[in-house]
Amino acid sequence: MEPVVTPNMPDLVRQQLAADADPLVVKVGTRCLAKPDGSLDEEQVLQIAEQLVKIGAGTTRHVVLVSSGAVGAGIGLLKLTERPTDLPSLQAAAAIGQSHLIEAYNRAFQQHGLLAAQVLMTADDINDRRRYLNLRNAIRALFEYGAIPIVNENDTVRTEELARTVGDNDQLAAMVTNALSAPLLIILTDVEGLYDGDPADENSRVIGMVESIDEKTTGLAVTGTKRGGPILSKGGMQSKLEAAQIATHAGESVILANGRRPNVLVDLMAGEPLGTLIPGQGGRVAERKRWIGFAAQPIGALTLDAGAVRAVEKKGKSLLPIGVIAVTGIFDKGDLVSLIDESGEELARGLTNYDSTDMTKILRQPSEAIAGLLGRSPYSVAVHRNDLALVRDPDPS
Ligand SMILES: Nc1ncnc2c1ncn2[C@@H]1O[C@H](COP(=O)(O)OP(=O)(O)O)[C@@H](O)[C@H]1O
Ligand SMILES: N[C@@H](CCC(=O)OP(=O)(O)O)C(=O)O
Repeated sequence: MEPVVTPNMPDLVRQQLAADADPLVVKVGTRCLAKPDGSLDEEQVLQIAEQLVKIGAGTTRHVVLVSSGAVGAGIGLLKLTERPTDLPSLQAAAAIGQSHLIEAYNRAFQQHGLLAAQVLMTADDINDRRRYLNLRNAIRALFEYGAIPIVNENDTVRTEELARTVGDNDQLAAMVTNALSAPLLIILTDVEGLYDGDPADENSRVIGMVESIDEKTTGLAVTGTKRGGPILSKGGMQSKLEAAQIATHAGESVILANGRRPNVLVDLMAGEPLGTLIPGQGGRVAERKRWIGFAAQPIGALTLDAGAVRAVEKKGKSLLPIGVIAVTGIFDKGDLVSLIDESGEELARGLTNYDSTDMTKILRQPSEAIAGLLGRSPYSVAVHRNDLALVRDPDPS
């Protein structure tokens, strides 16, 4: 089997990546910001802010900071002995912790004459294209003012039971990276990067570069690491790899590194081979297709026969109704749907030209039959190529 482990990249490549990293997105995990008792490690906040200033945040480089730590800080302030499990208590802890967290960042950036800006987001802000674009514009306006956007999920209004949560801040950071077409996302946690085993084992080694994330890579994320479970944090290494997939599929690069290592951001921006680099896959994906493929959530699915899968995935064609063999879910015209193959694997996402009722009537039918079946034929294709984004790694065969 091909090894996923490769030696560190030449520094020149890292240096180029760092030089191109404008805007730069930096995500800081709870483990990087919390003291063992959960309380906010203000010294860490100062360190992160100082490094961001050193690498040009707010002056010569546009930087977005995605910061976790609200729930952890809230737990610390409330002196709770463990992370609450029910949603209202978690939301309350987040609300208490977030104000403390942003105050700490404000104080830290003010020392350097810079303004911090709180940006709280929910999944709906990403799903709805207008809100998504507005958010992007607001962040760009903050750049113009030389302020540092500090993003976190708006935990207090999220409704996990309705599955309208972003997931965690790793994924949120990847979505922000894609929305801004930021060439580099740095994810900081409390370990040096992705290890080839449990980071608590002394034989485990940091992987310098992961060429592309496959099952073998995701299999490296240990859930029951001997370092202790995620008491304050949420994502874990698995979610960092999922986030890296979102960003690298859009063509942006990701580095996983240790936020507690002194000067880590400064050193990374000097091209030092720290942490794990996951380079962008293929060319950079067009902005609209990033939203279709990796930001918004599909609300239904179309199953494609093998010919349609080939046409969409290999030949760059639109999806015709004749290649659709099943419709799942209830959706309207213009909604985002998953395109799945007969084994149920998702290969693409796209905006449908027909609602689920009409799609059910025209599936497996040639486009010329649409008028007879529906009494009108506004579109010959089910999903147009321009409204479609591929989401899985192409099969090399
Ligand atoms: N293969 C691995 N390599 C590195 N870290 C791993 C691996 N598997 C699991 N982990 C765990 O992932 C943790 C980081 O994820 P997480 O708890 O979400 O941190 P954060 O709160 O900083 O986002 C590390 O502390 C480490 O224990
Ligand atoms: N919004 C939550 C972050 C949850 C989360 O993703 O945590 P982490 O895995 O530490 O990045 C908070 O601020 O505590």
